[in-house]
Amino acid sequence: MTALLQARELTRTLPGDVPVTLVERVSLDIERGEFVSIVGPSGSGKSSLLYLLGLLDRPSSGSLVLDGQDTHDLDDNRLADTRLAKLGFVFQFHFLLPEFSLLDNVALPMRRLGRLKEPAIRARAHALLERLGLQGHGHKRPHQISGGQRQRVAIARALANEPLVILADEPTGNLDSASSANVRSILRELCREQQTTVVTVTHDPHFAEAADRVLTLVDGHLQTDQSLLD
Ligand SMILES: Nc1ncnc2c1ncn2[C@@H]1O[C@H](COP(=O)(O)OP(=O)(O)OP(=O)(O)O)[C@@H](O)[C@H]1O
Repeated sequence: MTALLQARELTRTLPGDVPVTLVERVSLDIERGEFVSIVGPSGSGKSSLLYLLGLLDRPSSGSLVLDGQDTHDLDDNRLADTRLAKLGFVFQFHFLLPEFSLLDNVALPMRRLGRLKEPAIRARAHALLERLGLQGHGHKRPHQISGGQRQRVAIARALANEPLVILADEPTGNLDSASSANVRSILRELCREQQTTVVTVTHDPHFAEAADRVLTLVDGHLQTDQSLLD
């Protein structure tokens, strides 16, 4: 079976008088339903690799195939459509829209994708908030809930269009330890129960312990690719 994400010799170099190489010749396959944790020292290129895998940045060379589609062939609009339909993102900062209700924040990606009608969108947004333990909060604004709750809304939003992959960059970087454990177990469950692939970049050692696989980056190179499954 073909892997969901296939990276071959991915390299990202920032041009300039002194070019800076962020990621160098990284090759890896990520399968459906895998929970992958990318670790490594600060500045080793973890976020840069996640941005490439999440189609938020384009490689300088190398190839990336997502769900059988060579992403090199996609222009910027189709790349954005692919991100919206197939990928979900969770960042260290929640990036919820402050003037929107939690329900509307979760509904936004569905409205943009335009596959569902409004009643179905609202019903799904309600169901996602409930699933993330936020039933009864849909009418609130982001500033009216806690940081841990905001991050759960961000996860609900990331799930809105039933993504194949959730990419999370330091998703617990701003949270206390109890909220971190909660977010970690939610992502872990999603992966187990729904076969959603989860790729996280994290300094949190608990994430690596919970992962199926740990990728270690050093100076932009994939140093180790370790499966933690039996
Ligand atoms: N736009 C940029 N211009 C110049 N250098 C950059 C730029 N973006 C990233 N870098 C550098 O590239 C390297 C990789 O950055 P990246 O953020 O991917 O690392 P990281 O492993 O995620 O770091 P951290 O753990 O600190 O978040 C770092 O040395 C960083 O300073």
